[in-house]
Amino acid sequence: MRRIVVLGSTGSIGTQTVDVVRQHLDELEIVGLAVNTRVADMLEQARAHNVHNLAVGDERLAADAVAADVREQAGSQGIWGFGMDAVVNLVRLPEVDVVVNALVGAAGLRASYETLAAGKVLALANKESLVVGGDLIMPLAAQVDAQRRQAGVAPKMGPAGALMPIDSEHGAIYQCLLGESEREVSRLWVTASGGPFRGKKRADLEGITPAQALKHPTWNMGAKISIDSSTLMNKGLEVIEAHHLFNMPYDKISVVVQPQSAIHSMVEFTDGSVKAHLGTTDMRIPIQFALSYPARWAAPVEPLDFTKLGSLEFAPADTDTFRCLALARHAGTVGGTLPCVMNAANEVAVAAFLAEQGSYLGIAECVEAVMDAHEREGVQRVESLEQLQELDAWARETARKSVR
Ligand SMILES: NC(=O)C1=CN([C@@H]2O[C@H](COP(=O)(O)OP(=O)(O)OC[C@H]3O[C@@H](n4cnc5c(N)ncnc54)[C@H](OP(=O)(O)O)[C@@H]3O)[C@@H](O)[C@H]2O)C=CC1
Ligand SMILES: CC(=O)[C@@H](O)[C@H](O)COP(=O)(O)O
Ligand SMILES: [Mn+2]
Repeated sequence: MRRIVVLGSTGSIGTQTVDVVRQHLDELEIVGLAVNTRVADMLEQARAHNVHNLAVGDERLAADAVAADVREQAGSQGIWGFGMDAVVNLVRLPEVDVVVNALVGAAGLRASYETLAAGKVLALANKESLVVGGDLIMPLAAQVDAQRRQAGVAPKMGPAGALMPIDSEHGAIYQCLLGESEREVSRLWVTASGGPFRGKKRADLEGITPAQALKHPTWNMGAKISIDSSTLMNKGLEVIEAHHLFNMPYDKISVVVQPQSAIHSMVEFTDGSVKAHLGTTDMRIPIQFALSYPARWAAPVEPLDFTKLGSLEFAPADTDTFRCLALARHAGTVGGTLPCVMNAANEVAVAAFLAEQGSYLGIAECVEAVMDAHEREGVQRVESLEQLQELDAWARETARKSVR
């Protein structure tokens, strides 16, 4: 039985995680839930799964009537609270084995860090944790891997499993690498759907509305990642995520557009062989693998039917039109604190666009302006969470001015 905490349990990844648990109650037990504002939905999950450890990110709700309901559900067995400290307290509970981090944005970094610092397994959907703080997270993951090996809880073969990627591309690469030698890997191929505006040019993207940008062609996801997919920033974040997770230099990480999203990513080896991971476009498959590793459990959704798939297409990414991918690759290559600043600016510009206070093309412009300003002031080596939090705040303030 693996006892898990689900951070962001009401979101797209969170609800699918809860569904995976529902299908595998003999293997998984939820022992903690955290959300930002959708407290009623979280309480429904808590009652259904008998969960007593609860956290609500939005501190303002502590003064709301829902606080009494949270306290009542926690009862005398559980802990409960409001704000990020309360979220982080869940990951430190002694009974927790695995933390599913399905928070959105850089707000998820501290929880990822504290999960590994507490020696727990991190099942990571929150890619921003690695984009912003990969330099801090990966050494911690290596420590937990070593602890797991020493304690005899790591699988006999393959990675020790302290940090399990949920992001579909990285889950795919993780599986392609199983049983392989690191030095025989020559390239990672990260696949991209191309988003709703694949094939469009810059002039076609003037006046794009949030409703248009939210219409992802192949995946059903939360608002922020859907906008990132449409600008190809999501792919840029994923290139940086792959660099950290698989210790791969940027010149050996390529992006290829695969509009059907049937191939979740590929690994090329020194002998010219390529392994691809395919599957239904449903996140419950990678979520489940992150929780079942090294075992495989019964499929949580219908497997891919190749007789209905039709053709598989491939194309290069258009980084002239979709500047965010080029900006992210630049941020990753420069490294240090530049990805943190890029990510914060992107979060502000995407939120402004979704609130109809900023334009679609303004997203890349804002990100570039804030990155330029940081490069002029001097990119720093990543040293601490506090340093990243300070720079994140600076980048958000600079981005807000740029959006205005
Ligand atoms: N959706 C997908 O298919 C994929 C998502 N990812 C990544 O997974 C992460 C989650 O994405 P997604 O599920 O789409 O996002 P959603 O917006 O759907 O869900 C976000 C969840 O996080 C909660 N949350 C947000 N901020 C806080 C906070 N400060 N404290 C506590 N809870 C908080 C939200 O609570 P509330 O409901 O109360 O607002 C919600 O439960 C992102 O990093 C994304 O890039 C990666 C691959 C695929
Ligand atoms: C499901 C998943 O992992 C998303 O990150 C997905 O990759 C988004 O699609 P894009 O390929 O359009 O970015
Ligand atoms: Mn992805």
